[in-house]
Amino acid sequence: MLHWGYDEHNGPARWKEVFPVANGDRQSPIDIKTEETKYDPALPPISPNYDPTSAKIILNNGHSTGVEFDDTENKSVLRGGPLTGSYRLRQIHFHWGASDDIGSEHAVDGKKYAAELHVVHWNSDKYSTFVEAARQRDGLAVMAVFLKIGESNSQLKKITDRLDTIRAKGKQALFTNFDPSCLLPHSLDYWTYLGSLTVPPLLESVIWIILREPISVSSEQLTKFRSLLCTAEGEGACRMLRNYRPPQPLKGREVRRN
Ligand SMILES: C[C@@H](CNC(=O)c1ccc(S(N)(=O)=O)cc1)Cn1ccc2ccccc21
Ligand SMILES: [Zn+2]
Repeated sequence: MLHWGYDEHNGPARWKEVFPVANGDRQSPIDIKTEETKYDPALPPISPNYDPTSAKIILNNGHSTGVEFDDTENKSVLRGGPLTGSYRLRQIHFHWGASDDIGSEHAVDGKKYAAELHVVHWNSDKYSTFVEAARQRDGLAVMAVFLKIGESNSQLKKITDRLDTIRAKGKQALFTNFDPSCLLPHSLDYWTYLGSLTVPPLLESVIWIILREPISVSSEQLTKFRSLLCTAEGEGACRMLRNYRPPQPLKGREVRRN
């Protein structure tokens, strides 16, 4: 396999050939069977505190698109929920599918949403860099938000309106004065479980916090994601039609809810 992706020849079914942890005991995403989740009264609310001046750039990395934040100091952090201490905001990105009926990575009772937002943080209390934290069992915290087909999302528009300026892989543009809290639903109720990155190197270092209430996205906005290219300028254009990994075995893990 030349380089991992989401096509037949380099997609999720073949990642294990290069990243054997793909068959590990705490892989993500998962299908959340709501009847089997365990209510935990000791789980406090999650508490995101983001400074809009942390936002730096919007980019296309060839596998997804998202916004990168300045994580050189504790300006934007996530606390509470299942987390011990504060986790520093690093980046947000999206996963979607070739059609509106699929696209999310996590599923709820077998149901997939049209897309999924990931808000990525790292444990800056215990570790000094993201890359160091990414190798630790409690190193990362990713908050996931489901995107449901419906009304156009005016907050998401700040991102989808910029996608035509970063169509090719490797393109980026200035993107500041943005607080990702504007993409969160009204309710911060969540499920939480221990898992992994959903893309190679599939490191098993993520505390997942999945918000139960989806936000809306319009079909037109999703079409803009699918018009991104997974190839650089000058290379044969290949469109980023899908970038989701299917649900992985739970292997005895518990999914708690607040
Ligand atoms: C983490 C990788 C970079 N990947 C990510 O930052 C990342 C973040 C979130 C998700 S998701 N979809 O689960 O929210 C996926 C990927 C760097 N890197 C590459 C090799 C490598 C080795 C050790 C440490 C870091 C390393
Ligand atoms: Zn992701």
